[in-house]
Amino acid sequence: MKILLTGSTGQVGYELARSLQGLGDVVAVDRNVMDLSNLDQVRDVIRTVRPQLIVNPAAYTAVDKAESEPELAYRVNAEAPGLMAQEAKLLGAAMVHYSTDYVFDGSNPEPRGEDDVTGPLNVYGASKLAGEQAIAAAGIDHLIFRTSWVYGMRGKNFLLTMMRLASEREELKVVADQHGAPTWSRTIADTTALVLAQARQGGPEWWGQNSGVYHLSAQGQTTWFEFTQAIVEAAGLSCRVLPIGSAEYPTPARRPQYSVMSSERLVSRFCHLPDWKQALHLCMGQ
Ligand SMILES: NC(=O)C1=CN([C@@H]2O[C@H](COP(=O)(O)OP(=O)(O)OC[C@H]3O[C@@H](n4cnc5c(N)ncnc54)[C@H](OP(=O)(O)O)[C@@H]3O)[C@@H](O)[C@H]2O)C=CC1
Ligand SMILES: Cc1cn([C@H]2C[C@H](O)[C@@H](COP(=O)(O)OP(=O)(O)O[C@H]3O[C@@H](C)C(=O)[C@@H](O)[C@H]3O)O2)c(=O)[nH]c1=O
Ligand SMILES: [Mg+2]
Repeated sequence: MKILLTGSTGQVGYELARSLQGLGDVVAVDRNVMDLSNLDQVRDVIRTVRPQLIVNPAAYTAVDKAESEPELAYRVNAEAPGLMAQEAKLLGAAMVHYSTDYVFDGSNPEPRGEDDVTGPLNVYGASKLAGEQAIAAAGIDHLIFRTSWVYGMRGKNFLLTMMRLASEREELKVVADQHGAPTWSRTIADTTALVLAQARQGGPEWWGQNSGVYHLSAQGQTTWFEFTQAIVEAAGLSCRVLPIGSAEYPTPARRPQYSVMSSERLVSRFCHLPDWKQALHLCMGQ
């Protein structure tokens, strides 16, 4: 199987480049080869590569910056994935795509299911939701994995930011009123590969039965404040971590207060997902 993998320089894309190896011939492209803000280039690359599967972890992920660059965020997160899906349809290919807990408004403190009502609070979340809808509308075989609070030992993420800040400062103030599930980039990639291996085993009916949206986050829940405490402790750093309210940490983009997602659909159909703290310790080499 020929697999076109985008965003191979990103957190999830980097891990996918390894995890997908056993599944087929992976053609990994980065921004230099396929810039998602250039729709003609997206079409040309797909028509040249002619994949049987497109795996698209590339995205505009700068949540605050998106507020002042909505057009670019929508082009990369919605129009480009929509075009990929249309091209996949012409090729008879399937598509794997990633989305976010920020499609939810976070107003009630109950884990969200895949069919629960969405209501993004910021441009990033809205652009990601539009991407999901564009893929679903194309009517192709697809998997959309909504994940959350992605971290890993490389790339730009909250874990590395907090390790740096905690080593520079004596005290960190971190919001304690936003709840979610930090998810290791490797968990996302390995789970994707496992599900795709099941798809391969499942034969022609598999996609018809299993296409759709799945929540793919580590189990359990926490806050950015508690996540930071766990990071600082696991790293053996001595920085004090203090809880604050979101109002004390103003940002251009609004963020949901409670965006925990239930991964029950994925777990019951496909495979186990680790607890967020266990995965954090594994990631940090403990
Ligand atoms: N990061 C997070 O906390 C979360 C992410 N997600 C979703 O998971 C998926 C993977 O995210 P993650 O790996 O963490 O993201 P990263 O920010 O780590 O990586 C994003 C990737 O997209 C690429 N990219 C951005 N803009 C373009 C463009 N115009 N053309 C081509 N490539 C581009 C980046 O390339 P370059 O290196 O050149 O910038 C990079 O490879 C995304 O769909 C994201 O929305 C969901 C929940 C949480
Ligand atoms: C650096 C820092 C951040 N914060 C707050 C700001 C914010 O409310 C919260 C999270 O910070 P960040 O801006 O790093 O996280 P953010 O970019 O909002 O992370 C999101 O990224 C996108 C791509 C997703 O899809 C989401 O699932 C989620 O992971 O922590 C503090 O309270 N203290 C600090 O020192
Ligand atoms: Mg961010």
